[in-house]
Amino acid sequence: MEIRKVLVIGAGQMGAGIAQVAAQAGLEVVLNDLKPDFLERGIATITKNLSRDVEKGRKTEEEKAAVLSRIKPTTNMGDAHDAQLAIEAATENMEIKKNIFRQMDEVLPEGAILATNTSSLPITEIAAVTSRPELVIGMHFMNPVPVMKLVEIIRGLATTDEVYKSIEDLSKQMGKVPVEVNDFPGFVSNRVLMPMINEAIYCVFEGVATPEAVDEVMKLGMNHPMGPLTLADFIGLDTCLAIMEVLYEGFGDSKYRPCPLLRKYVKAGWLGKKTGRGFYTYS
Ligand SMILES: CC(=O)CC(=O)SCCNC(=O)CCNC(=O)[C@H](O)C(C)(C)COP(=O)(O)OP(=O)(O)OC[C@H]1O[C@@H](n2cnc3c(N)ncnc32)[C@H](O)[C@@H]1OP(=O)(O)O
Ligand SMILES: NC(=O)C1=CN([C@@H]2O[C@H](COP(=O)(O)OP(=O)(O)OC[C@H]3O[C@@H](n4cnc5c(N)ncnc54)[C@H](OP(=O)(O)O)[C@@H]3O)[C@@H](O)[C@H]2O)C=CC1
Repeated sequence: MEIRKVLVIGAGQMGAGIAQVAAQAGLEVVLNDLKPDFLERGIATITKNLSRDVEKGRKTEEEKAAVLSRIKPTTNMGDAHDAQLAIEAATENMEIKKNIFRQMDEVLPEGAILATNTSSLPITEIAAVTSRPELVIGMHFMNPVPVMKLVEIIRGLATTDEVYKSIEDLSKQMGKVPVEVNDFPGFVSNRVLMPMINEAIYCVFEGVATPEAVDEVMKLGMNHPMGPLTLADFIGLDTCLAIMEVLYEGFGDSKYRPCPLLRKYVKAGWLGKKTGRGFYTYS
């Protein structure tokens, strides 16, 4: 099946990025969020990224306008009634995702693929709330989406080979490198990354070092492009905590217990860059 029109749910940092790369790949995009101001924020981010591409000579003004014209922001999911694919990128919470998948299952036509950009939640459990689990798949982009090459693709128990192949081909069409992994908590990316970030938070919590010192060690000592606490702020501390909870519950192993300082920051509303404060402050 040729994918020409895609519904993207959630216009946050991931949804906006996914909408941008899908439109750049020539797809018609319906971008859905709960409130018009979230949609406006998402479109503003995409416009800023495209303007940077024009300034750097990577795109013309006409190409920028063409990409933007392919993205339709809407609070009405029904606008995607004729889409061949949906990619859900809402908050990392199982109940929210299940509700969205129930709705998408009603709105999208028979045969349409339902993908989730979840960082850690079981694809099989999400698929089970739909009438088409064989058409449900994990399509996990990395942040920032326009820059990062990887898409981790995760099959649910019932996902067909044909659906896998469609998503693999589409990832390549979007300029990404797909890697297949199995459906286990956190997949590969966050099973490896998030315990490192959690451990970095423990270093601050236990007074081993300041956030700045922890980040310098990992940047200068291990050649990481960002220190783990800067990266945690960039991902969003709510998302980091949600992923640690999934690992902790999913494996039942105490090595995945979320650091109390991470919980405290999330309770305080210090969610990182997106709220202006996390381990660092942002203007
Ligand atoms: C949680 C999950 O489930 C999975 C995840 O996504 S985990 C997070 C994975 N991501 C990472 O680990 C990112 C680690 N950080 C990096 O790779 C780099 O710091 C970075 C690419 C974000 C920025 O790179 P940098 O060299 O430090 O800064 P900078 O020179 O400003 O940016 C490099 C390029 O990326 C672009 N860029 C940076 N941030 C961007 C953003 N948020 N959106 C779009 N483009 C961005 C810049 O425009 C720049 O491109 P050009 O110079 O070609 O125009
Ligand atoms: N941050 C990251 O680095 C990465 C995140 N992910 C995953 O991507 C997903 C989104 O994360 P991210 O973009 O960072 O999160 P954000 O908080 O930036 O964005 C989530 C967006 O989804 C909206 N939303 C929540 N519920 C619904 C709903 N029912 N219908 C439509 N929109 C809804 C939110 O609105 P509101 O603000 O009202 O809640 C918000 O605008 C998560 O599953 C996350 O785990 C994957 C890879 C990397």
